[in-house]
Amino acid sequence: MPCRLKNRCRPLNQREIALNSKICVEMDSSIGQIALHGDGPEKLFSFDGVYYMDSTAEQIYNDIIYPLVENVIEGYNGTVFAYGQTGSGKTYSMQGDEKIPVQKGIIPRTFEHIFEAISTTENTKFLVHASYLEVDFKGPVPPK
Ligand SMILES: Nc1ncnc2c1ncn2[C@@H]1O[C@H](COP(=O)(O)OP(=O)(O)OP(=O)(O)O)[C@@H](O)[C@H]1O
Repeated sequence: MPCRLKNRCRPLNQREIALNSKICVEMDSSIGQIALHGDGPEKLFSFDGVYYMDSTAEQIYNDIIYPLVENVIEGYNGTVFAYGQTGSGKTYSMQGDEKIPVQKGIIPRTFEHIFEAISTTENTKFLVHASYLEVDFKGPVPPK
């Protein structure tokens, strides 16, 4: 199965706003590129797709996860792996914000998708297993 690497940028949080932090990334979704503006020269990073801070969980599901789940329903393997530093939005993307329907995350949308497919498919027996694992790395505590 092909592996696709996508990048999602989250909005500034309250702490970052209070610190008067500046947004230092630009995204060009037409070529899947991120430009990082720091103190030094601009750095460019390429991905199979990029999603800026105005992206919705609905858009991400339809673009990335929907075709993967369709393949799983056909019997192929599929994996969604959320990777990123602490506070970067992994849980938000996977679980979403229940209060905002358009921001309902990947996990509840996947369950709905799978069980909808099962309920409308005739003459096929499905076996569904569910487990949930969060890898939490506690690195060295930085000096004060
Ligand atoms: N796309 C987004 N839009 C709005 N808020 C977001 C978005 N992504 C993340 N957030 C907010 O940013 C904060 C950190 O996100 P989240 O908890 O998902 O990070 P995480 O990568 O799972 O962190 P950790 O590795 O520490 O568990 C949360 O308050 C979350 O609601």
